[in-house]
Amino acid sequence: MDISSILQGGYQHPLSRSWQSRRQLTKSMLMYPIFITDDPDASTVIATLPAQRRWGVNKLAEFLGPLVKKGLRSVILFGVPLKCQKDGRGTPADDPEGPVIQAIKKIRELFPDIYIAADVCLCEYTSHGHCGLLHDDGTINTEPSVERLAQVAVNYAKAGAHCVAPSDMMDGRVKAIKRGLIDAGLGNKCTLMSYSAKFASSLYGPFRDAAGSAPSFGNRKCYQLPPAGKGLARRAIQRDVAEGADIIMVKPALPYLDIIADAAQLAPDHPLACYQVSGEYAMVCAGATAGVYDLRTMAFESVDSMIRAGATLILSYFTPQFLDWLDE
Ligand SMILES: NCc1[nH]cc(CCC(=O)O)c1CC(=O)O
Ligand SMILES: [Zn+2]
Ligand SMILES: [Zn+2]
Repeated sequence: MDISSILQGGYQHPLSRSWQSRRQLTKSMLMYPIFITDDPDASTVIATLPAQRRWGVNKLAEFLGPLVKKGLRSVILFGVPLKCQKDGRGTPADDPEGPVIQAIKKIRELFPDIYIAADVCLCEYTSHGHCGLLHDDGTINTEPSVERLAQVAVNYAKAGAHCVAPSDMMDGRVKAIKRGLIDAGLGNKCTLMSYSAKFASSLYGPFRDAAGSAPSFGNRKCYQLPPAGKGLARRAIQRDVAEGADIIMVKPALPYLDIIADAAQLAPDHPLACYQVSGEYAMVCAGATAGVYDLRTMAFESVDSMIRAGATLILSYFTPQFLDWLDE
């Protein structure tokens, strides 16, 4: 055998195998998406999202306490209002008594070291279930949408969110939110993480169940990106960098690894997040249940691919399990 043929000498041992990865998953790279509802005592199973629940603010201590002990560093909050009156402009989104603002305050008080991101969108709070405000003909009315989203983001930041993360996909919202934060004196206190390349994916189904945020008519194809739209995704990433995003996100993750790699090249000086979304999580779980693979091995394989593509921050429903697995 020729000298130049031999690779296997370099990865015979588990430790030498680990040296073959440029970067590995660590606990601080994980951000855990959690659902907060407006029944303060809720702990409700979500049928399509294995092992995840909708939590009420009174349950946050018992839910998050054990995870914080295991090394949880950050969460991203999604509000699920079940009791309130939804309307055309998503008024409940920043209700001071609503689930998101209450949860921000509660988590800051209970766990002062936890980094709190708040998802910013209107679909969970609008009567029509779309992510922005609409014209009479049902199309997106961009200007007032962006204004309203900025207002919501600023109110989350005022309540104590360390990060606001717009997932609505309205044009111009990053700039408007950044301006709003600066004008509120919070420009240097709150991170803006933009869902920059968010695709109109089939993989959001369990989330929409969990959050009750499916649109009541139509779909989101006029604001979320077309799955084959690589060029649009690249433009969206560059646009959001120019508009002042502090963190760029790609969503979903596993079917969009090329976009993660593009983002790493287009925004090399920004943290790069990817969201292993509800449908990806459910798929990985379902495959394991069907005996296709071992859950833990597949979960690591999926996030290793995201890290290899360039992600530095991973939003994942597997976070509680990774906290255990990383200790083993
Ligand atoms: N703006 C809503 C929103 N924010 C995060 C997700 C998806 C997250 C997931 O599937 O885990 C969605 C779904 C959607 O756009 O319909
Ligand atoms: Zn939305
Ligand atoms: Zn959202």
